[in-house]
Amino acid sequence: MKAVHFGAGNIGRGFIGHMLSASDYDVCFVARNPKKISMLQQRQEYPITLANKQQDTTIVNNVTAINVNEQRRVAEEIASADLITTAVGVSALGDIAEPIAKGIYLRMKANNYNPLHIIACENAIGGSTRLKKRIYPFLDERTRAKAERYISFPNAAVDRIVPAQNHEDPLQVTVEPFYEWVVHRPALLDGFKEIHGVHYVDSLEPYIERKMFTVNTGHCVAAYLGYLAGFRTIRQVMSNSTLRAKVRHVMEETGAMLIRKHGFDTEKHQKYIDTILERFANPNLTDQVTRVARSPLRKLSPHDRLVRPAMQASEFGIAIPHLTSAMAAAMLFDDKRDEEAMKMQHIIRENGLSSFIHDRMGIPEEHPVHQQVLTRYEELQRSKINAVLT
Ligand SMILES: NC(=O)C1=CN([C@@H]2O[C@H](COP(=O)(O)OP(=O)(O)OC[C@H]3O[C@@H](n4cnc5c(N)ncnc54)[C@H](O)[C@@H]3O)[C@@H](O)[C@H]2O)C=CC1
Ligand SMILES: O=P(O)(O)OC[C@H]1O[C@](O)(CO)[C@@H](O)[C@@H]1O
Repeated sequence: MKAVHFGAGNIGRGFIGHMLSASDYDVCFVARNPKKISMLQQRQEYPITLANKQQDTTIVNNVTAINVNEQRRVAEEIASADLITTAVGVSALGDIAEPIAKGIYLRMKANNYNPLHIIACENAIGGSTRLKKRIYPFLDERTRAKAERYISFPNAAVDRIVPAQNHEDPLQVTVEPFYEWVVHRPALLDGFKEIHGVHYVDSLEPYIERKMFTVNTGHCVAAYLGYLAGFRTIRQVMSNSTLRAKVRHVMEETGAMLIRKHGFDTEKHQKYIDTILERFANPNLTDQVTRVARSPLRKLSPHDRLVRPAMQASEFGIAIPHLTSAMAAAMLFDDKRDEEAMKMQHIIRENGLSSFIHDRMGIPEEHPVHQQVLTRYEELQRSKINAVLT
């Protein structure tokens, strides 16, 4: 069976490529970095190291790569693939839509009616559905009708912390031992080759919301608070008891919403939070605050890890003082190397806070969360480090 994976980055190599190869898929990465592409073509394998005490290392094999700009080759790979996965970043899904559409066209022209599954492995709710919406405009009506029958886009949740890499071997990737990949089972077509270790579920929403609004919310909160307090790594943030408690409080606020909405067992959810705090604090993993905080406009958008749980909690009447503080901290993220951070600061300067909260975060002025975020922003801005560390 053949899998085509877009994005040979941290999650691509450190999680998805590994899982697919271990399930006997031949994996072809569609990538951008010429050096990595040529190394993958030559070696057809790479090492993956677990961030545990022993630094256990295994070899991922049966892999190769092609350049995303080689349009004909990419289309040919898609035309004969059984599975397409992506880990390019949700904002880049639009960039890979046309190459995928060209492959689908070629596939249908060649009368290949074997089932094809396309799974976006991004930090987003409904990532595969979003990708489908980007691909379809590039298909003619006939190909689209065939795609509706033979191609499915199961949504998924992926969870594994894979920081930026710093190895002599550019292909080597260090990953945390924990992983969870959940796929929406009803979207699977007959003939799908199961991926070992994936959890197939009938209803994805509780899983993706639990993951996004606990792991991703907590992680970015650690990053935004840590940034204001002057820390460099997530491990340093988690070693500070005040900040660790603040991260926990935010996860407890989103947790109260998740328990209410999805009926999770309170005790089990508390344990889930504890496990995640331990994962963030992993002494064998070095993860930069700026990586986890990256792209604040996306992270503050209406359906992402901060605003969406805040609005849902508010609907249930759950108080969210820590979450609104964290949202304010995110709005103060001003790392010069982060394009979105710079754009956000420009928008706030030009249009003002209130309009940013309304236009970019989708929180109407009359909504109580709007005022809470404003107030917390002003407090934090007055005394950045003091307000964060007390
Ligand atoms: N790193 C992590 O811990 C986790 C990341 N994710 C998600 O996985 C996705 C990827 O994240 P990372 O691997 O951390 O980022 P990354 O930056 O390491 O990898 C992204 C890769 O996609 C490639 N890419 C971008 N546009 C492309 C295009 N048009 N064609 C081909 N390749 C393209 C980049 O060159 C890069 O190698 C994101 O959506 C992220 O939210 C999800 C869970 C955990
Ligand atoms: O990839 P994003 O959405 O920018 O989030 C930053 C990082 O924090 C995490 O969400 C938490 O593990 C990772 O999945 C991710 O790489």
